[in-house]
Amino acid sequence: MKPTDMFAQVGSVIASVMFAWAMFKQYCPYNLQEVIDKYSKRAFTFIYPYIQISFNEFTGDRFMRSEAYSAIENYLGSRSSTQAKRLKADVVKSSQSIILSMDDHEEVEDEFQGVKLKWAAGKHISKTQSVSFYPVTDEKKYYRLTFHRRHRQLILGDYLNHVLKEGNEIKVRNRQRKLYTNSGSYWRHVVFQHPASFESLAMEAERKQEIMDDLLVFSTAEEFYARIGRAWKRGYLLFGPPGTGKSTMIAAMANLLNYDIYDLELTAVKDNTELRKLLIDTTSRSIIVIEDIDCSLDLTGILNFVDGLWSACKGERLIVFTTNFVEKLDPALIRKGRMDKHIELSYCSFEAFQILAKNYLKLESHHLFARIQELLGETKMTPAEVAEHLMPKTISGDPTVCLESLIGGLEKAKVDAVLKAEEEVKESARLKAEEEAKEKEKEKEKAKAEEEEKAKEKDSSKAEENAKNQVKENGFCENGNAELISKEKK
Ligand SMILES: Nc1ncnc2c1ncn2[C@@H]1O[C@H](COP(=O)(O)OP(=O)(O)OP(=O)(O)O)[C@@H](O)[C@H]1O
Ligand SMILES: [Mg+2]
Repeated sequence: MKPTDMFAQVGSVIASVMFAWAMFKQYCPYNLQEVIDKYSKRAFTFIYPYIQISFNEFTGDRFMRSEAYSAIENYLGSRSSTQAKRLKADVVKSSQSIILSMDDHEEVEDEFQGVKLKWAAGKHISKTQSVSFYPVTDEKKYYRLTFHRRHRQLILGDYLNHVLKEGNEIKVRNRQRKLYTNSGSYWRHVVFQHPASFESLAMEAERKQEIMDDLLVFSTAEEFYARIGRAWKRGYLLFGPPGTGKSTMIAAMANLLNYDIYDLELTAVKDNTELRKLLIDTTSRSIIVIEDIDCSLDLTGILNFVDGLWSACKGERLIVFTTNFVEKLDPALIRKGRMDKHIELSYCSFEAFQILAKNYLKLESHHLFARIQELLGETKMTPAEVAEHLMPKTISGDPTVCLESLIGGLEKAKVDAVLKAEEEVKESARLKAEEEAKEKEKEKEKAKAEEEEKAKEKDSSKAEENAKNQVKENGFCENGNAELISKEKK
């Protein structure tokens, strides 16, 4: 048979089948059609061993985007970019990164515990044309998962949970983070884009690692906290002199965990009700920051507020307090359970300086490092001051100029410290001398007063004596007069 004849025959068979199908649809009773449909589907599933699940983009009447759909979209993102031939791109994080997803009618494969499954993207074109207040889209997108029916248990249980969890985590990683500040009883936010990281934080490596581990363990310990019946919260107290990196560390914490920051200005909060409202409005995966607690409120006020804070916000939260004067705080306030981890940020050590030199000058070593190490051992300088010396000083960016500037600064700080110490000694000697002089003066005055008292006493006893004598003399006179009068009467 010639190929042209064969095509003609196939064509006529198809046309006949289609005609028969159209006639069947037209004239066969609806009930019979349903029965045939049902049994044909059963027969199909009997010979077709795969199960399909569709996840539609929109659910419900109000065009709510399905959370499962967007989680799957995120989950499939990386797989799509390596497997699919046609991809869709979207821009997130203020135009800084591109997120890829597979285009319609593309398929990607996935594997879970040795089981292979297939995801396909598709869309239904809706034929209904309704007039609605809400904008109507005719396209209804979906993802379809196909897997062998013998894996039903595994896929419907563990696998789908895994997809949703990972998808949501990717979503959180890709989201634009926010920095909130309170104004009245509302939060206002701006995009949070702080470049601080633990890597660039000038601090001893061991302590840094300990803090990072603590944070990471906390952020993944949901089950643990649920099991021991504790709210999933952790309080940190960062203390140290100004410019030692407390605020920088908070930004590094937020970047490490991908959390939002709520910067709570307590002095702007009117009352407890307002505070509670603000706290309830914070979202999970966030850090609530209260800076300079020593100057915000009186301590009993803070104590009540901290306990309220713990109970008012639910979900995963870090609460970070900062202060320049830890010794001013009531020990009851900073006890574990309220502020679980205390972190001291202090003056710049040589190890911290090396990190700054690496960040600012791209220097691992330099002949001036030895002198700097010596000076840092002898004097105190905050990382903020050290960093200021390491800022570019010349267009050529010569690091020696910066290091010399730092050495100059450290030497000056050392001299200043000596002068200050001398000044302090002098001042305290002066104060002591003043105190002693005052004491002497007081003693003198006291002695004088005592003398005066004595003199007064003496005078008064003398006066008393005189008075007595007088009385005696007068008494004699009066008696004499009485005698004279009685003599005259006689
Ligand atoms: N440990 C550090 N590592 C890296 N940079 C630091 C460090 N400490 C301070 N700096 C630099 O100094 C600047 C000021 O630091 P930061 O604002 O974090 O200090 P602070 O401890 O919060 O001070 P304050 O008590 O005044 O609020 C930062 O912008 C940062 O560049
Ligand atoms: Mg600060």
